[in-house]
Amino acid sequence: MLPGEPGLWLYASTAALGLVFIWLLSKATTRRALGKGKQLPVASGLPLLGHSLTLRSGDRRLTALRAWSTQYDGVFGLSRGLLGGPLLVVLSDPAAVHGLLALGEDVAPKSKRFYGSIEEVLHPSGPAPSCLTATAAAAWGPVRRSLLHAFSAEELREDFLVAKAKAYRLAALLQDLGPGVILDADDAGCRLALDVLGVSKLGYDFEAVEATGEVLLLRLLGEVRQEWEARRRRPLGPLTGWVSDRAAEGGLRCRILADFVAQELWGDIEARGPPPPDDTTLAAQLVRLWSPPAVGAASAAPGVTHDRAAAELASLLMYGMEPAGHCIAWALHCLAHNRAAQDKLVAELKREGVYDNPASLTYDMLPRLPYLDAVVRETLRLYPPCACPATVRSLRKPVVLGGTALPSGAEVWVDVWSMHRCPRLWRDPDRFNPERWTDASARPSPVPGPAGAAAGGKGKAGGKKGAARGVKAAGGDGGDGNAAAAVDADAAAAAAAFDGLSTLPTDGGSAASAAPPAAAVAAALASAATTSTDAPLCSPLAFLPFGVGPRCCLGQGLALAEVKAALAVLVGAVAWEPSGEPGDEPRLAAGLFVRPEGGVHLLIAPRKR
Ligand code: HEM
Repeated sequence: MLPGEPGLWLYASTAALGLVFIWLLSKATTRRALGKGKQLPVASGLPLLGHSLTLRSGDRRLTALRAWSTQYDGVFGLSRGLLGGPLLVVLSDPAAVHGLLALGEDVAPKSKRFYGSIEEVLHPSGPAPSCLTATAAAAWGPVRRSLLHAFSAEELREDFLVAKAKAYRLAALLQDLGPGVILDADDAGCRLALDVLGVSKLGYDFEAVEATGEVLLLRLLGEVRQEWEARRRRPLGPLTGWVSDRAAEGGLRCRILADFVAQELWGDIEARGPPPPDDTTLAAQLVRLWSPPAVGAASAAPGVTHDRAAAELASLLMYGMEPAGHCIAWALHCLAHNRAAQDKLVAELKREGVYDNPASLTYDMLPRLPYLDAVVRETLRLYPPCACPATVRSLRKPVVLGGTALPSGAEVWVDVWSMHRCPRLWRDPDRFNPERWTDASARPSPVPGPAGAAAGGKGKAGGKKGAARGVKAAGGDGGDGNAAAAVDADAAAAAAAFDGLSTLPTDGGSAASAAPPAAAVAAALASAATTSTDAPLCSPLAFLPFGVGPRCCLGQGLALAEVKAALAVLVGAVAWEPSGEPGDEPRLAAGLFVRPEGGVHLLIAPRKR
């Protein structure tokens, strides 16, 4: 150093001052962006491990989240410890949840981390997003708009008949078994849901209801779901696959399912050739997306390839089967343990002539069966199959939700389980009480929900594998605005046809259905009582089994149609009672879906007529 030159200490202190200045500036900017929200409470966890141990285990996670949710009024943070990744924010406050799901993709897209992990098990050969897992609108928008046609009111009318026919088949098998038989209602529900999805949407009868032994595809889907759950429990993720036999075995199952879907199922769909113009089933819409030149339809959605079609099929199988199957099982469980509710449902079926003349039951009759509707809602409230984590978003910007400032970079879980069982929102929240949905005086007026189901054709492929039935054109929507507008215009008609469900978020998948504004939700809820002693009997705005907003469940119309058809037929045909077996009070398993571990074992007895 030359004499007269500033010392090293001067450089160092200038640099340090600069750093302090930048830090203060960034804090000030963040605070401004966070607005006036109060500080996010973060539950205290273990040193280094945070809350990772509690979050790993299924039913313990639901219980813990519910306790924190009560403690922090439905908005709080959790740490996943050193190995865990970004700050985790959990929301069960309805206004905060509606606010989150109404945010655009530039602020709160689906979490790559969470949905990517689903993609890894469904499509192990490499990244291939699906409508469920894609995080950017360019990847899911055109596909969703096209698949919407498979859930039009006309399609649902036929799906209902398929579900009814399959439920009859099951009921006949049960009646043949005679009195005193103990049935695993979860296994039966999943078989039914797989067959309905196969026949009505893919033109492929898996014949799971009729099968006497194990159904390989059901087992495989269960194993792949288990593999996803196991990977979330393994702290070192995929690395474990190299050292653990069990992990390698799980990976193999994922590849077997992916191969079955890509070669057998998709191969069969493709081999049918171009779908007739009036075929709007899921299978036909996927063919149009994947190979438009062959069928002379609209141009392909960008990036849709053979892999993409297979990934799409795999996620539809996974999300289209299990939640609906478990819902049927939980409903039968609740009815078996609430004889008065079961009798009331039978009385409603008798009043409408369905009990004595089951053939008269149609989709258009559903609004005349309000108690059946109430039973389904109450089941979905108590046992939402997609509970938590199921709807997961990443924050790209700081936001204020439910009055609390949430930082950019956080991963946000919507905790539907805690919301559906919150004692401030539901009187006696743990009790199965379908009357809460029929007692009009107990219901606050709902904020208008998103528009209803999709536009489109009729009919579907049906019967045995590959036997396509006549259907009407939807013209594969290659993502152009006109097709999307057509869908929205027809949505209102479809919603009207589903009148009995008008306060459910009935969006069968309108391309960009708006969530009710968070402020309206907050105001509506504030007008209801908010203490556990005078909690409202029912809070429709806090009922979100299918999510809300542009990424809400695409198949909710089908799910409701099939669950209702199944319950009307199965409860009309046989009486359901507790079996007194261990599976009578099923243990909750909460992984990708909330399901009854080990099944739901119920005693059945033919009804005397
Ligand atoms: C009782 C049955 C069902 C329940 C409770 C349910 C629930 C849900 C929920 C909560 C979501 C949102 C997940 C998220 O935010 O990422 C979702 C998404 C989805 N569901 Fe369902 N679902 C059911 C049945 C079905 C059926 C039968 C199908 C199709 C045949 C289906 C297809 C889908 C698809 C494709 C998505 C992704 C939509 C998107 O992100 O754009 N679901 N479901």
